Amino acid sequence: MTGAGAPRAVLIGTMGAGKTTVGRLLAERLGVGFADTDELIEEQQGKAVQDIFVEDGEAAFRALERTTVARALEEQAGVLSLGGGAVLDPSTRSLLAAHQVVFLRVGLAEAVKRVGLGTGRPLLLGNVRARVKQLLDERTPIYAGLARITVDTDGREPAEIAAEIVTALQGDTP
Ligand SMILES: Nc1ncnc2c1ncn2[C@@H]1O[C@H](COP(=O)(O)OP(=O)(O)OP(=O)(O)O)[C@@H](O)[C@H]1O
Ligand SMILES: O=C(O)C1=C[C@@H](O)[C@@H](O)[C@H](O)C1
Ligand SMILES: [Mg+2]
Repeated sequence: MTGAGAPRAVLIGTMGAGKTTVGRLLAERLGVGFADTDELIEEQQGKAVQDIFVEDGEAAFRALERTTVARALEEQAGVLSLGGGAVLDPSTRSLLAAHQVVFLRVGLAEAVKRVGLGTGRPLLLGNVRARVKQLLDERTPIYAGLARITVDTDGREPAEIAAEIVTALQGDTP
């Protein structure tokens, strides 16, 4: 993503909500740049998010995420997709109040299908369905509380979701 200024839209939601997939499509439709904070962290650190979790621990990842999100919210134009757990940080939540936050909502069955059973994500170790349910239960109120626009994604194609967000953004000025 290039250019300074606040992002046009910030996508939030749990793992498998489609933030990266839909965010990229949305940016194409809007004709703006796209960035994803997981990808920014991977570029900066030179290693995969999962490896940061395993080798350095979740707390270290969350600290990197906090600074990366804050910088991106200030500097990146276009569409910005956040990691699923970025909203757990209170300072990040405060920063998001000034932005057009889009919550991609996904149900449990669909989220489990999308994250896959063999991904080896550290946060999903054990019973994948039970862990995804726990994350959804804990985080859905946070996502919903931050959102200016909420879009259901179950059973819908990413392109259709992106088109709905374009329409919703037209009626929502910061
Ligand atoms: N609307 C959709 N319908 C079907 N599959 C989808 C949809 N959106 C995303 N997917 C698929 O689900 C998987 C997860 O999508 P994606 O990586 O975009 O999610 P995410 O919200 O960015 O997750 P994370 O928080 O882990 O980064 C991908 O394989 C993607 O192709
Ligand atoms: O939901 C989460 O806590 C996470 C989601 C991903 O985007 C990554 O940021 C990481 O796997 C943690
Ligand atoms: Mg993603």
